[in-house]
Amino acid sequence: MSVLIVTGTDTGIGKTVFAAGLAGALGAYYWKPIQAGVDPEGDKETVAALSGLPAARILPEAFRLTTPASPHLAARIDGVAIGLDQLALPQVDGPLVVEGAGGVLVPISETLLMADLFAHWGQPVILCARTSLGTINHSLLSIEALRSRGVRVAGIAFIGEAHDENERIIPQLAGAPSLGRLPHLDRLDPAALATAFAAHIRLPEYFNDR
Ligand SMILES: Nc1ncnc2c1ncn2[C@@H]1O[C@H](COP(=O)(O)OP(=O)(O)OP(=O)(O)O)[C@@H](O)[C@H]1O
Ligand SMILES: C[C@H](N)[C@H](N)CCCCCC(=O)O
Ligand SMILES: [Mg+2]
Repeated sequence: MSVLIVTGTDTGIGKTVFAAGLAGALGAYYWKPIQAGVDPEGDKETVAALSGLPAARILPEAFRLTTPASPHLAARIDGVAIGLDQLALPQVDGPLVVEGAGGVLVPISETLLMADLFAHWGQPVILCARTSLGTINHSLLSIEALRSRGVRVAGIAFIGEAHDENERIIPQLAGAPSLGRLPHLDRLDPAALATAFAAHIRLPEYFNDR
């Protein structure tokens, strides 16, 4: 089974939209292990609506927490304890796209961060990064934090308006490939996302073979 983890430099950066495009393009399964905040919907409902994938490809969360907050806090509010034991990767008969919650150093408990979970799984990560001012620092910090835990950065996916210099310097300094840039889409539906994803995102060959 092949797994790609989608993370980001921050919450609200566009991970879910990118993951929907990626899972749709690969015909993959999608899993959001820890959902914090479900009003008006969780990320798996968004992916179900945007990816064009059949419902069976959208897996249930391991934790579906009510509060839109850091997972460690949302879990405490709901009276549950998040641990690695409950976060085994689902076994599926195809590629699996996994979306993190927030950025890479977001806590899921008093002692575990999202990046620790990625390291535990031992699977490659795609970092979603905005293109606008401030992204160089956030992107390089995120990549450093991932690598310091032994997590492989398979690529950087930019999201937003074109910024040639940021899109050049971040992959160069990080020594990680750019997968391209998903522009802001005025209309978000499965056809528009699939078209934009195919036009703007370059998936390395090995992604398709995975
Ligand atoms: N390429 C895009 N075009 C248009 N809107 C977008 C795009 N990417 C993200 N958005 C919008 O930006 C908002 C945040 O995006 P998204 O939910 O994908 O972020 P996220 O990184 O998954 O956040 P979270 O940390 O909550 O999982 C959403 O309203 C989404 O529809
Ligand atoms: C609520 C939000 N949409 C995500 N589900 C969780 C984001 C956690 C961010 C924590 C932080 O970095 O301060
Ligand atoms: Mg999301």
